[in-house]
Amino acid sequence: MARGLTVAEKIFSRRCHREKKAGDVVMAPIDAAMIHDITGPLAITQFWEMGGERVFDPEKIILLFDHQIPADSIPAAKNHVMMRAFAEEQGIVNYDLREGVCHQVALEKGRVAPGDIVVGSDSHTCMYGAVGAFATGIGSTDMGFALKFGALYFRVPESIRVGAEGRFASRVGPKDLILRLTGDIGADGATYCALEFGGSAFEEMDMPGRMTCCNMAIEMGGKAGIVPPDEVTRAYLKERRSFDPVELSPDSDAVYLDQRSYDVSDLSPQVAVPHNVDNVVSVEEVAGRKVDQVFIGSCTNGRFEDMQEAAEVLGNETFSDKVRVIIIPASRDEYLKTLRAGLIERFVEAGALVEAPCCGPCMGGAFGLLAPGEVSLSTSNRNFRGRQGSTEAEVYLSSPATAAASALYGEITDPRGV
Ligand SMILES: CC(C)[C@H](C(=O)O)[C@@H](O)C(=O)O
Ligand code: SF4
Repeated sequence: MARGLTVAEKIFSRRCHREKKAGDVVMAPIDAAMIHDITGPLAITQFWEMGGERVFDPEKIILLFDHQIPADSIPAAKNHVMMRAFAEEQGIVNYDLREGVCHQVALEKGRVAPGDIVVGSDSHTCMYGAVGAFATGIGSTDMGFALKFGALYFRVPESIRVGAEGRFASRVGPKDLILRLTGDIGADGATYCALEFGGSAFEEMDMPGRMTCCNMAIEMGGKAGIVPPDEVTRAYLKERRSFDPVELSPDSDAVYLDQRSYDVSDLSPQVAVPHNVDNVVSVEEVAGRKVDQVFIGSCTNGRFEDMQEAAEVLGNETFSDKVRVIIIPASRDEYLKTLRAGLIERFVEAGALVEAPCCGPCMGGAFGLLAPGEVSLSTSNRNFRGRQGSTEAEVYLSSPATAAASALYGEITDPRGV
């Protein structure tokens, strides 16, 4: 029986030149493939093992350094050397050593357009759904194949529609919504589904907020998170690249696996408590918990708008001297905006360690590790045991507003009262 299409189905139908529906297995062309300093070397090795030689299109490959930059070990430094040699030999132009967290850089440099199919050897590649692309993380073997052939097998996913209406209260925002959704759907509740976001709260949401929401689709097992492109998308991309004005709104008779709706006006600040990202409570339930470290940054919440939100909560105060406050704008552009707005000076004056763009303590891969028994509050996206250092440490996740308020008092704090 004929029925309408979801956004994900529309993207696959468009790129495969015939109608595709959930469950269809397709060999789809890849519009961009992103690799970084941790998984890139594995993907490149796979590429060589498959007979390698030339990548399918050097302009469609994005190669970035973020997890361990500057190198924090000799193996990391060797990975960088290998990646640089590969970029030079293959003529990869979208390659930069200094720009920052891969997902932020891929979007701000205009590497992704609405309706694209994009893969990355990193699970948070789903963030590019913020510009209306179907973007997903893949393993290094698949990436080796994608680098060589510029195409990959996909099973077109079922979609879950997430509608949000209303206006966020002051100091509540997209991170609180996506944490709430993760708590409700569960860490595996959207496995292999596309999370399709819509409704007036998403229409009014700025691009940074859409990025935060799409970024966390994988935390529910999602294959992708997508906001259909609209005026906000076009305004964001206008200064970055040319693109087709594709119409990707879902059909009114599209079929979904599940539909959920939220009124964000009643939403309170949300916190994911150790050790699972779907262990989400309203901030009042954990207020007062002492924290040793606060991290404001990452691909989830390291943009200028996040820095502004943190600075607003900070005002002219000083961070608690009981807390290591680490602030890392996600990219060089975001750093410069933060710098020019005078916020870096304010953060440093208030006692924060402000670092150059990179993943930082998010994954516990470089610096900012926690000792056994320490507690961290982080604006990133994962709080699994051992994520930021010791397996006996605890990681809580929140918005930048909650993180800044907590850094002020040295304990988890409701930002609405600050
Ligand atoms: C290192 C990389 C494979 C990993 C990911 O895929 O997400 C990392 O970025 C993370 O956030 O855990
Ligand atoms: S900032 Fe964190 S979540 Fe994002 S890519 Fe880096 S390690 Fe992964």
